[in-house]
Amino acid sequence: MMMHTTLAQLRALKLDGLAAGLEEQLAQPGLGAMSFEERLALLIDRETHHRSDRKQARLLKQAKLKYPQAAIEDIDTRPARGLDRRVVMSVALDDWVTTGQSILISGPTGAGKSWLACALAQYACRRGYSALYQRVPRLSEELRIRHGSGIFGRWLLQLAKTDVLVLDDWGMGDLDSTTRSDLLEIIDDRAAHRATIITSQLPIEHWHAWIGDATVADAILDRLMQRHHRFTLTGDSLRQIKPKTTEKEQKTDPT
Ligand SMILES: Nc1ncnc2c1ncn2[C@@H]1O[C@H](COP(=O)(O)OP(=O)(O)OP(=O)(O)O)[C@@H](O)[C@H]1O
Repeated sequence: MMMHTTLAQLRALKLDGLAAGLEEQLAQPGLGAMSFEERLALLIDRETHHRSDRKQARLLKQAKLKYPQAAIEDIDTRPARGLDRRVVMSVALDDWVTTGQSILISGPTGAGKSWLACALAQYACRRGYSALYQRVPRLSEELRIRHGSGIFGRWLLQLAKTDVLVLDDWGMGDLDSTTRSDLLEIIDDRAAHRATIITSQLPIEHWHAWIGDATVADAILDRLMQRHHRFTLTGDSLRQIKPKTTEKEQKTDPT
């Protein structure tokens, strides 16, 4: 009965990890062999992990990644893709987030640019950083709505605090002058202290022309290039590649 009250109190205090750990300890027959300090250390450890898992889940949900399941551990580095696993891993494990670096990913359609961007952002979330995925072709519409409803400033502030911003499909369609200057605001707020990942079918050498206004283009690209990593993906679209058949499927396939 006493434990029942204690468990309810722990849950009311939102110490769910500790409560679950305590329940597990009570169900273990060998409990008496452990000292009070050992049991307490295990309970605190359980609560710490529970909080970190909850934080990760919240960060991932808020990131709204196109491919939330993309994980750097699963990156396909077949030679035709132009990706070196060691380089990807060294970037992912490096301090690119805290030092506000840019990761610029280019390559043809279906090469896996968005997937790679999401995998890097997902890993950042797993390390406790916040992220947000945004498709650039949708940006002008979203900016128009935010300007219209008077929340643009607040949104900009929120964006500036986000550790990793993924700008997907950069270089598609035309940029109007409002979006162009808003993009400069967004990138200027991040320069040198918040990380940005950009994916584009357009080779980086063409970005200046796509932005259109030479002064704004210089300003945006100068900020993005300050400290950056480039990945140039190659090969056929992964959308056309059939999933590998399993050994069992091959054996049972009558053709
Ligand atoms: N490493 C990977 N492992 C598993 N699937 C992948 C991987 N990379 C890409 N894919 C799959 O390949 C397809 C295309 O990937 P993605 O959307 O990232 O391409 P893209 O280069 O961004 O294309 P586009 O330029 O047309 O937007 C998706 O279905 C994605 O799930």
